[in-house]
Amino acid sequence: MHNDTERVLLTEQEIAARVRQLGEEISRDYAGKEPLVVGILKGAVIFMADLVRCLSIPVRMDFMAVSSYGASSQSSGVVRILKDLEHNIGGMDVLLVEDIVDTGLTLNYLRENLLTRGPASLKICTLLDKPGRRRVNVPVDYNGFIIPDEFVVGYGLDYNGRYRHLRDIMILKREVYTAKEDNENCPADDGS
Ligand SMILES: O=P(O)(O)OC[C@H]1O[C@H](OP(=O)(O)OP(=O)(O)O)[C@H](O)[C@@H]1O
Ligand code: HPA
Ligand SMILES: [Mg+2]
Repeated sequence: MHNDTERVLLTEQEIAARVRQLGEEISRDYAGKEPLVVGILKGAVIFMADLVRCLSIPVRMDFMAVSSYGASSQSSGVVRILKDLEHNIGGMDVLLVEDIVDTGLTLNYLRENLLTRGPASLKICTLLDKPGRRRVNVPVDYNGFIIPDEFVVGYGLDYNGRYRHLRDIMILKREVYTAKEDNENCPADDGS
């Protein structure tokens, strides 16, 4: 276990088993179709890489990059598109793949944005759902795990760009982010 983490929430093995189940369910639902699987960078990249290899249907892949957390454990509330899709999704079956739905602001923004482009269908798959901090409701079609209101890292999830490579999903020690964020919220002591 990493020093900055409190405890393991989901082991590599638990994640792999659930990703396999999700893959089977998605393959059944999309039988006869060839959906465009859209991963949301960077958090979803590891989940998406595992998920598409558990599918028994053909898919195409594309990515969008958005950011709302920056270097914080709190959403800024403003979602920015850093990279858009390369596909024109008009008439396509689109499956959005996310690592986590927390406040719901990111997925809500993406869903509304993608719906204006006229896909044949749009479904959402998230590995983690943290309902305790939801600010806007988003319909999720496939959900891996419901998790408690803790800041988690690993398996693609980061804090300030770190910990994404960890194989398990772990709860980050509060002191790792509170010390830093408390400092940043303090008024500067030089009077400026
Ligand atoms: O439901 P929400 O409160 O909006 O939070 C979920 C989003 O926040 C994280 O992304 P982040 O903006 O940190 O970018 P990243 O994927 O590059 O880490 C995470 O990967 C989700 O995309
Ligand atoms: O718990 C989290 N961990 C990492 N990134 C996140 N983005 C929203 N919630 C989280
Ligand atoms: Mg992040």
